[in-house]
Amino acid sequence: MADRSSVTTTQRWVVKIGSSLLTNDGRGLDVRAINDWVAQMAELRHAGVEIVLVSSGAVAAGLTRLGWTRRPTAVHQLQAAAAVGQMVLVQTYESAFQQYGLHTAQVLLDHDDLSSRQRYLNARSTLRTLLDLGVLPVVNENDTVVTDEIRFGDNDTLGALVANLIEADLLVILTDQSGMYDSDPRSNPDAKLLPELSADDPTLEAMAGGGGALGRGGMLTKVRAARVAARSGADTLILGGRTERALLRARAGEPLGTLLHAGQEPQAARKRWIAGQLQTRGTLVLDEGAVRVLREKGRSLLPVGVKSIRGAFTRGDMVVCVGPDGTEIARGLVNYSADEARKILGRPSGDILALLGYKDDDELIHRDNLVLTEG
Ligand SMILES: Nc1ncnc2c1ncn2[C@@H]1O[C@H](COP(=O)(O)OP(=O)(O)O)[C@@H](O)[C@H]1O
Ligand SMILES: N[C@@H](CCC(=O)OP(=O)(O)O)C(=O)O
Repeated sequence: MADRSSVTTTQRWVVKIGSSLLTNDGRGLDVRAINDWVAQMAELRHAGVEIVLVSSGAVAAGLTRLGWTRRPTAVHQLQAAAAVGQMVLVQTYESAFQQYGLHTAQVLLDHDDLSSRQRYLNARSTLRTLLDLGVLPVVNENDTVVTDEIRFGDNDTLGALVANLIEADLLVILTDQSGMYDSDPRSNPDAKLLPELSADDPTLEAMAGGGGALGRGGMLTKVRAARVAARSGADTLILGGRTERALLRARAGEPLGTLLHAGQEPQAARKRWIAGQLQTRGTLVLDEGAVRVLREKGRSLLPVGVKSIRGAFTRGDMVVCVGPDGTEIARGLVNYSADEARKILGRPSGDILALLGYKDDDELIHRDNLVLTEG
C-alpha cells in the first residue's frame, strides 16, 4: 500500500479547485460542493495547516449571472464574464469561510505579476503576510487583463507557481476524477489509478490526456504543474474533489488520489523565478563546448561559446540558450543587449572592453541567473 506519511506532516498547502468540479456541469457554481470543501479547509486551517486556495470558475459563474447560455468565443466577452463571475466566486468563498470564523482575501495574478521581479516579490510578501494573519487567500488568474500570449490559461500552472511563491510543502489539485490514471478514464473504462509516482517520471506525459468540456488543461497540465511545484520541494496530490472528505482523509494519511513526489532538492528562489518565466526575448545558439560546460559543470555562459543570436533583447531580459541542433539547453537573464552580444559572440571575455569600449561583465549569462532546461 502507498505510504502517505509524508502528507500527514505537511503544514502549508496550495489547494487548487478546477473548473470541471466547481461549475455544476456548466450551470453556475456548485455551492453545495464548495461549502463542503470550505468546511474541510476550515478544519485543516484550525489544525494549523496554512492554505492558499487557487480557484477557477470565474468565467462559468459569470456566464450564469449574465444569463448567457453559451460560452462566447470573443475574448472581450469572456473577460467581461470573468469580471462578473469573480465577484460571485469571492462572495461565495467569503460567506462560506465566515461560518468558521475565517476571512478570505482576493488575489488576482497574471504572468506579468510574476515575471517582474519587483511584483513577484510583492506578491510573495503579501501572500505570506495574509497567511501570518490567519487569512485564507483565494487566488485566480486576472482574466480581465491577460492576453493569450501571457495567459497561464489553466489554473494548474498558476497553482504550482503559487506553491513556489509561498514555498508550500503540498500542492493539492482537486479534480473531477479520483486521481491520475494510466490513461484517460473518460475514454478508457479499464484505466487504472496511479497511487504514487515521481513528478519527474518520464512516462507521465504519455499517460496524461487533455481536459473535459469545462476544464482547460486536463491531466497534462497537472503533470507539468507537479514538476514546477517540485522545484520548490512541494509534492503534488491529484485528488478526486467528489470523494467524501477527501482533503481531511488525505491529510490523515489515507492513500487517496495520486501523489507525485518532488524527489529533488529545492531550487533557490531566484532560479525558480527564472524557470517560471513564459516570455523570452531572444535565442543564443551555443557551440558543443558551451553546451557541455553548462550542463556538466554548471558554469556561466561566456560570449566565446555563442555561435549566433536571434531576437532583440536588452540587458536583464530573459533569453533561451539552444544547442547547435536547436534543442533548448537553458534559459537565463542576459548581461548584454542583442546588439552588444552580436559584437562579442565567439570572442574571449578579455576582448570585450576593446570590442565595445566598455565592459559590464565577463559572462553573457552569469550562472546565478541561468537555469538548465529539464528533460
Ligand atoms: N490519465 C488521466 N487520468 C485522469 N484524468 C485524465 C487523464 N487524462 C486526461 N484526463 C482528463 O482530465 C480531466 C480533468 O482535467 P480538466 O477537465 O482540465 O479539469 P480541471 O478543471 O479539474 O483542471 C478529467 O476529467 C479526464 O477526462
Ligand atoms: N481563470 C479561469 C479558469 C481557468 C481554468 O478553467 O483552469 P482549470 O480549472 O485548470 O481547467 C476562470 O476562473 O474561469
